[in-house]
Amino acid sequence: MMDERGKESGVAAMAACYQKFDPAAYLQYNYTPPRADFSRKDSIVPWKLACLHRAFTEGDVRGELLVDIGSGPTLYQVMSGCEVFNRIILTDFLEVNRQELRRWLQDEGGCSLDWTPYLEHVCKLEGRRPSAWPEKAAKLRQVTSDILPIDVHCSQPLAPDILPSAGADCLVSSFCLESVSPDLPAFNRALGHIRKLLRPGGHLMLIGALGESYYFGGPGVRIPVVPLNEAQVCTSLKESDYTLIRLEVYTLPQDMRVGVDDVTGVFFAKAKRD
Ligand SMILES: Nc1ncnc2c1ncn2[C@@H]1O[C@@H](CSCCNC[C@@H]2Cc3ccc([N+](=O)[O-])cc3CN2)[C@@H](O)[C@H]1O
Repeated sequence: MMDERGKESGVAAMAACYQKFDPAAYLQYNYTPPRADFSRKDSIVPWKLACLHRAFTEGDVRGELLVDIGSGPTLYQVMSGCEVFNRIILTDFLEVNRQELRRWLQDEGGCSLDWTPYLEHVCKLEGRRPSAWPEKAAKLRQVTSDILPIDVHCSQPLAPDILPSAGADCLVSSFCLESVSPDLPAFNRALGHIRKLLRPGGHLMLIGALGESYYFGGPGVRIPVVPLNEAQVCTSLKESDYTLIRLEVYTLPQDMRVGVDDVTGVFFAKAKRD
């Protein structure tokens, strides 16, 4: 049984791993072809964008505020949500990632990745011309109000008074919780911590890795991951008092296994806080 000291040392060790995280390398590993190949139906990123588009636009998700938990240096996870919510808060544990996000949002150049193909693809999913991507970029910049520090291992992951007293109307979190937790109990505790940021009746859109035990967050930066399977994801959501609406799973084809991790699948869960 892990005692308080054991919990803290595991979390501290994870935080130490992240000190060498390299946003540019991470984006290169995971958000360029083949994993982000918009000409391939079986590429991972188009699958994730389709899951997010459906989940945000099928009519049951509404409100003012969407919070992205552990944004990392990526924006794809809020490109559908920015058409549904008037306010988005992006969050991450590392300043280097918050800086990467800020560079794109302030449109000051120097971004590590060109998000245009992503914006074009989401425009197509919305039945718009891909050439409408500048309007989508402007919308995302307009609704994103803050880029804030977060620690999902804290019982209060965000600074006090950031959120309305009832909580956010929707949370999205992509590849974060399993990659920052030293073990499954810590993963489950983190799910519980972020649940408190969500209002009753609000939705959680959770994307994560299946079967992953490590990934590279930069050259030689090997970061341990809690290996999850579908059944565990369902159990963890249930034990954290979410109601699962839908779980979708993507299995990586061989050529998507590019040596930057040992992930075997990706899950997309749409859930609700009762
Ligand atoms: N305590 C903390 N609280 C909140 N966030 C924290 C904390 N510690 C670190 N962070 C923050 O969380 C991190 C989020 S990036 C985590 C990467 N996850 C694994 C990676 C992702 C990936 C992507 C795509 C595909 N695919 O198949 O296409 C597979 C995979 C599997 N490998 C990072 O931003 C860190 O800065």
